[in-house]
Amino acid sequence: MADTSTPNATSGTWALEARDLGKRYRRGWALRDCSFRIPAGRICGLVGPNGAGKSTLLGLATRQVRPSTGGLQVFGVPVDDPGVLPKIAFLGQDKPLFKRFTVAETLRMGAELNPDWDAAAAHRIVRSGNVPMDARVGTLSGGQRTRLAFALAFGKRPELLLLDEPMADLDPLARDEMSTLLMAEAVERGTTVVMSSHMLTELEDMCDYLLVVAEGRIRMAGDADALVPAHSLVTGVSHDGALPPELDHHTVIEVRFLGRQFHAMIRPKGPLPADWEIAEPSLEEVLLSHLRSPDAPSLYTQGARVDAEGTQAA
Ligand SMILES: Nc1ncnc2c1ncn2[C@@H]1O[C@H](COP(=O)(O)OP(=O)(O)OP(=O)(O)O)[C@@H](O)[C@H]1O
Repeated sequence: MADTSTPNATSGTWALEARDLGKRYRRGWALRDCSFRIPAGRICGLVGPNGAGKSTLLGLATRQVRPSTGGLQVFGVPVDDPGVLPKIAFLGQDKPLFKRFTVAETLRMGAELNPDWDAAAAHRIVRSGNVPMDARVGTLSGGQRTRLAFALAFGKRPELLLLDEPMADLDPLARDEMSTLLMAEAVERGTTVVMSSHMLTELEDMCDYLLVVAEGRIRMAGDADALVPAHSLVTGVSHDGALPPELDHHTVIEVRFLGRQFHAMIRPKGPLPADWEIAEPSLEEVLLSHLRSPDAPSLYTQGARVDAEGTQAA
């Protein structure tokens, strides 16, 4: 299992650390009792069904949303400290760009607003997509606008880049291009990325850390390399349509019946019966079964947990 108990050596701290974080709207809790850590330098996938609380969490990390309970630290500093803002960049689904500006004017604006502006990186991102510098933003395609928004975000040289389904409007080719670009830029600079997405294969390809949210609570947090092997897919014979009592010894995430057989996603707590078929699931299979079972017990890898009680460690 990868060691997630110590943060990235270069930064010496956690990129994000939430303690009892909660947000309550008039209709109820959007996010509740969230305690977790994301180490610096990782690419973290934020996963959950519609309405799970992902955008709320990103809103709290970008100070667009004020917490009702608890708090959040960014690189060891409370999120409302003025020193935090220059360290983070946010990119959501709607890219707030000035339509009348040209691409060149947009990049110039980025340079003027950000003291540490990396003009070379911003221009590289735009040029690699053949986006014309003299084109007005309003005339760009969705993919070109997304590329320009990425250039603005990376040009800021953030230590933490927060992305809320930023590639949702892109065709598969453009998605692939943007995710390659994102990974290359993030790896080169050691940028921590937290990215919400509904595209599980994309998350599997890009992310080495995961935060799974359902019904406003953290369901899984930690190193993908540790979370996935904590699960097994087991198949066995069900007698009279009942679950075998041996399943009670393990944490069952999801069970499905097919004819006389049962298929279960479990977290084994000990040896499994010899007559069960056992397979290691993919990340996508683990995520899908958690998305279908929002009440499954939560699971944290060692370093991802912050004073969380009543949870299991991978
Ligand atoms: N400004 C708001 N006022 C009231 N309720 C809100 C507000 N923003 C979000 N909510 C509610 O909080 C809950 C979580 O919403 P949120 O947008 O964080 O979910 P999400 O996981 O990002 O969903 P999706 O995948 O659909 O984007 C939902 O029930 C939503 O209706």
